[in-house]
Amino acid sequence: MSRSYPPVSIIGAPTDVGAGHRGARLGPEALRIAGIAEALVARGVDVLDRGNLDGPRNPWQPPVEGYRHLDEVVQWNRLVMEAVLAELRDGRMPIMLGGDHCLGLGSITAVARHCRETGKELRVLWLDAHADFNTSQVTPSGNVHGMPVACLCGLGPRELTHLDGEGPAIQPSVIRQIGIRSVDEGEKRLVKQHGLDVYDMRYIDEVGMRRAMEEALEGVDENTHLHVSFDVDFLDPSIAPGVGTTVPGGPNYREAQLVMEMIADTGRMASLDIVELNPVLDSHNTTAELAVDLVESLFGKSTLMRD
Ligand SMILES: NC(=[NH2+])NCCC[C@H](N)C(=O)O
Ligand SMILES: [Mn+2]
Repeated sequence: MSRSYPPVSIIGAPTDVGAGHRGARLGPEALRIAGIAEALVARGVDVLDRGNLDGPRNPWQPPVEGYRHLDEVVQWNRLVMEAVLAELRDGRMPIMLGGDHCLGLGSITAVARHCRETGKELRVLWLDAHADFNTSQVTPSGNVHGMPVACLCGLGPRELTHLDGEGPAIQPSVIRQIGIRSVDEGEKRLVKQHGLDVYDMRYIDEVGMRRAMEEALEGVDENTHLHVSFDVDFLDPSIAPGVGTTVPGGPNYREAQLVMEMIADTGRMASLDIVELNPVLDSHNTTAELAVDLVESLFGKSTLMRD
């Protein structure tokens, strides 16, 4: 089955200011070297690589009042927000290559705004080992890559919760988190309080990935803008070692491929972030290559014979 896709713009955001390890700043290049653009072109997608955004360097400082590098995080997210919004307004599908997951804030703030402007219903699929719902009060690390979901929902410093000057980008009800298996103590309380829809690994073990994904995608229709936030640490570390915060017990290759195929089947993916790839911790770029392979599935490469 072949489907036509909107033109894609690749945006590199080479930073690790939100992470606890340095190296995610190299993610965009590693994904390019793994052939992300060529893979999309081979699937019939029209691709423009916009190059990399140019933000502040990583000062590598300890947390201040519960946040590491807050100013730099704000600056990078502004750049990402503007770049992503420009592509969406131009009728293109942005693929943001991180960079650490703090950048999901800028990207999804732009996507949410675009949905408000165009009357689309937003659904965010957050593929991750972590809930990324920490605040400065409960974070064990001060790393802002553990906070973007909370900030998007209005919990956090004003510079981040009002990144576009308008107020919190989304309600928790637009998010579905898949693959979750590491949530900090205080973070767990917040996740429950705010009613996030979490498909954790225990649930996936019990009902299977297929049913979990059917539930996560329920209600997606012609008017839905589906945003995929793909944190590479979603994957089991045995197949994806090149990330800063590995957690064992994640989806295997086939489960991950099924996730991507089921997203592709909806035909509604309209923006994508690939974050947390850390080439310094990878082995011969295999994690980047795996990520590219899964992106092919997101763009309709199917293992289904019966179509
Ligand atoms: N996007 C990520 N890799 N997040 C990891 C967060 C780890 C931990 N929960 C923290 O807040 O420090
Ligand atoms: Mn994450």
